Amino acid sequence: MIKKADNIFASPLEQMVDFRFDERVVDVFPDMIQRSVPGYGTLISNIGILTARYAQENSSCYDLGSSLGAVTLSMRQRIKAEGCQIIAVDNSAAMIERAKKIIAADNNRVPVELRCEDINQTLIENASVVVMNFTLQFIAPALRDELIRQIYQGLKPGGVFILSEKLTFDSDEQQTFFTEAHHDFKRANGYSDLEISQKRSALENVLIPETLSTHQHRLSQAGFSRSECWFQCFNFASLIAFK
Ligand SMILES: C[S@@+](CC[C@H](N)C(=O)[O-])C[C@H]1O[C@@H](n2cnc3c(N)ncnc32)[C@H](O)[C@@H]1O
Ligand SMILES: O=C(O)C(=O)C[C@]1(C(=O)O)C=C[C@@H](O)C=C1
Repeated sequence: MIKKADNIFASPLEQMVDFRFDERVVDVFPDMIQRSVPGYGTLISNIGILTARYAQENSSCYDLGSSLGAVTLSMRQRIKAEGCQIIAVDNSAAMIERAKKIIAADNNRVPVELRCEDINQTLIENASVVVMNFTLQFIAPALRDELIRQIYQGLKPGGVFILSEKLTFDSDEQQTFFTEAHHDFKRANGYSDLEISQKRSALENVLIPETLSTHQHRLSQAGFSRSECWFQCFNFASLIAFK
């Protein structure tokens, strides 16, 4: 598949509208996420490696906020346990339509079910691995505790939850350092200052990041016995929580 370049925020926009995962974003998404999230490729491949370790026989692996299915494909490639299925969920019809074609073109024995639904409505059951790769940050903060509780309830003993998020920081010093480093990363990947600032405004009311300790506290309140931050690059991190 040809990777189209993201230039959505390249020209001055007369009116700033909230960021949405619509057709235009779908068209450029692989390029956008690769150039915007430091370590994205490393995260995707290592989520597959972690899944291989924790996927249990005859269980389900969930990819919540699956976009074009990058996590799903990585899990699918690595799962060795017999009788596993992957359930990928996204509430953007445009994402799901495109993901269907991508998954269909991938030859693999592990069945994948793609669902267009709000992950707040998804029944998590018989799960050994649940992944949210940069999706909780788009869920209304008031709904986050309940969603994480539902994930915990739906996991089998020995199951894991992998949570990747953009982070915010308590001290101004840290916040400035990580934000500037992230913007340098974007500039190095060819984004202009205008693109960086317009995308930042478009995400302002939509992507609400939290601190690492807020995430860890929520995981422990939901019942997870332990969580580890297994990856961080600048203000992007990934946690694994154990049931
Ligand atoms: C940053 S993208 C996720 C990237 C993807 N996990 C990956 O690794 O390539 C966030 C995704 O979450 C989806 N999303 C946001 N809110 C959602 C909700 N309430 N229910 C289902 N999907 C949601 C968006 O449509 C979008 O595709
Ligand atoms: O571009 C940014 O600043 C981001 O925060 C990156 C981010 C994300 O973390 O989800 C935001 C929206 C796009 O879907 C891809 C990546």
